[in-house]
Amino acid sequence: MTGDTEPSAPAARAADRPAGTSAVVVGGGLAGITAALALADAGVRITLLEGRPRLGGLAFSFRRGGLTVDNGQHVYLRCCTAYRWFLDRIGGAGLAPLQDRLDVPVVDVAKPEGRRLGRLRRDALPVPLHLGRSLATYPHLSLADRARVGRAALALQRLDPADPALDGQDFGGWLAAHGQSERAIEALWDLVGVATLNAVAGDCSLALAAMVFRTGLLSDPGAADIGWARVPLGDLHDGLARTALEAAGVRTELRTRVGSVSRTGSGRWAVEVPGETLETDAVVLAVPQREAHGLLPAGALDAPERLLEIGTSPILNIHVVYDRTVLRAPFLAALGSPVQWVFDRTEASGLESGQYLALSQSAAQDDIDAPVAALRERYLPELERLLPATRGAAVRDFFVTRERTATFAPSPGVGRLRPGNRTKAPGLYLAGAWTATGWPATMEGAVRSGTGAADAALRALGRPRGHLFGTVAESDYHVPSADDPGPPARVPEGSGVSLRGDLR
Ligand SMILES: Cc1cc2nc3c(=O)[nH]c(=O)nc-3n(C[C@H](O)[C@H](O)[C@H](O)COP(=O)(O)OP(=O)(O)OC[C@H]3O[C@@H](n4cnc5c(N)ncnc54)[C@H](O)[C@@H]3O)c2cc1C
Repeated sequence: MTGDTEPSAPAARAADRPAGTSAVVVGGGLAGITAALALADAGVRITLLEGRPRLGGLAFSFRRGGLTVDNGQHVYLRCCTAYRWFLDRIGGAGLAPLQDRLDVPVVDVAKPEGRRLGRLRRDALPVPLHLGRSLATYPHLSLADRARVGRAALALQRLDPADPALDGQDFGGWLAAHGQSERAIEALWDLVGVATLNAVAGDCSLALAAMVFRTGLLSDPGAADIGWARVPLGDLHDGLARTALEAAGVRTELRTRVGSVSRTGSGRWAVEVPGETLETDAVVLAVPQREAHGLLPAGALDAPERLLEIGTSPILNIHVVYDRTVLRAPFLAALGSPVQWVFDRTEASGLESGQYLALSQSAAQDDIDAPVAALRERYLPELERLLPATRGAAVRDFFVTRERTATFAPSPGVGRLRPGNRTKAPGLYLAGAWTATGWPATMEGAVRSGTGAADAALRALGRPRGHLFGTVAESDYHVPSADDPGPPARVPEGSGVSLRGDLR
C-alpha cells in the first residue's frame, strides 16, 4: 500500500478520475461497502479499509467441515428498498429472492391438545385489508384479541415514527394501553417485533416499533414479503461485493485495521494503518459505534460520549444437522417454545444429504453465554415438539454461533443517541446501522447509512446526485409478462419456495 489514496488506485476507472476527489472508507460491512460503491460510482477515488480478512461485517459466512455456515440467518422485506438496491448493485438480487406473497407458518406447541399450525399471510387487497383475512382466521388469538389487534394496528398507522416524543416511550406500554393482551403481544407483536427489532416490546422504543410495523405491514400490501439469500451470505456480501467494488475502481484492503483518523495541516485527512499513513480528502467511518467513538477526532461530534450509551443486543443461532428431512418449508415461527424462528439451510450450506436447520434466536440475553451442551439439552427436545419428524432422526451435528453485539439495542431513548451522517469536522462522515437512519439495526439501515454518508460527502464536494432508490414502488407489484418479467428479486415459478400446509 502506498501513502496516498490517489496515485495508487489500481483500476483504470479510478486512474481516470480527477485529482482532489479521494476518500477513504473505514469498515467493510454493508454500510462501508455501500458508501464506497456510491462514492466510486459518482467518480470519487476510493480506498476501502477493513480490519478483518473479509467484507460483510456482521453478515458473513464461514466453513465448517463440508458446510458453509452463515453466522446468523438474515432476512429482509420487500419494503427494504435500499438493501434491494444494494443486491441489484452487486448483481445478487436473483440469489436472494423475495416470496411472491408474505406467508409465514406459525406453529403453536403450548396447548395440551397438541401442536397447531396458523399462518400469517397477505391477500392482493389494499392496505389494511391485505391482512384482514389472515388476522380473522389466525388461530393463535381469540376472536376478541383479533379485533383488538386490528384496532391497535390502525392506531399504529396514525403514529409518526419521526415524532421525537415517541422515541422515549416503550412499545410494550403503548400496546398495553391499546388493549393488547399478553397473548396478543406474544403471538403477534413480539413474533414479528423480536425478529425485526431484536428486543421484546417492553424493551423497545415506540418510534422504532412504529417504523417497523407501519413500513412493513401498513404501507403497501407487499411490503412485508420476505426475502432471504439462497446462497451463503458471504457469496453476496464478500464475494459479489468485492467484484463490484473492484469493477467500480475501489481499492479494497483487507486485514487493514485503522488506528487513527486526524486532520492534516493542509486540511486533508490522515488515516493511520499499521506501517503507514494514507492522506485523503474525505473519510467515511463505517465502523461500529464503539470503534467510531475511538477513532473520532476531538470536536467532530458535540457529545461523542453518547455513542457509548447506545446499548447492544445479542442474537444466537443454533445449528442442527439431521440425517433426514424434518421440515418441509423454508422456515417457520414458533409459539409456546423457546424456539423463535427455524430456517432450512440445507441447500444454501451445500449439505448433500439430510437437513440443516438454523434456529434464529433474537434478544437472546438469557442463552447467549450458555454452554453448547446446555443449549443442546434445551433445544433438541423443543424441536421434537415442533417438528415430530425429528423424533426418529439422528442429529449429525449441533453447534452455535453467538453474536453478543449483533445489533444496537432499540431501547426507548436510543433515537437521541444516534448521530446523523455528517460530523462537525468537514470531510468526515459517519455510516453504520447505528446512525440515525430511523430504521432498527438491519441490513436496510446499514445500506441507507452508507448512501446517506456518500450523499453528504458528494454534496460537500458540490456534486449532489439523485436518489438511488425509492420507497416501495407500485412497479414492484405488476403482473409479470413474457416481455417484462418483473423485478429480478422475485421467486421464480417452481423454485420450491412456496410454503406447504403440512410442515411435517
Ligand atoms: C446474527 C445476526 C442476525 C441478523 N439478522 C438480520 C436480519 O435478519 N435482517 C437484517 O436486516 N439485519 C440483520 N442483522 C443486522 C445486520 O447484520 C447489521 O445491521 C448490518 O450488517 C450492520 O452493518 P454495518 O456495516 O453497519 O456494520 P458492521 O457489519 O459491524 O461493519 C463494520 C465493519 O467495520 C470493521 N471495522 C471495525 N473497526 C475497524 C477499524 N478500526 N479498521 C477497519 N475496519 C474496522 C469491522 O470489522 C466490520 O467489518 C443481523 C445481525 C446479526 C449479527
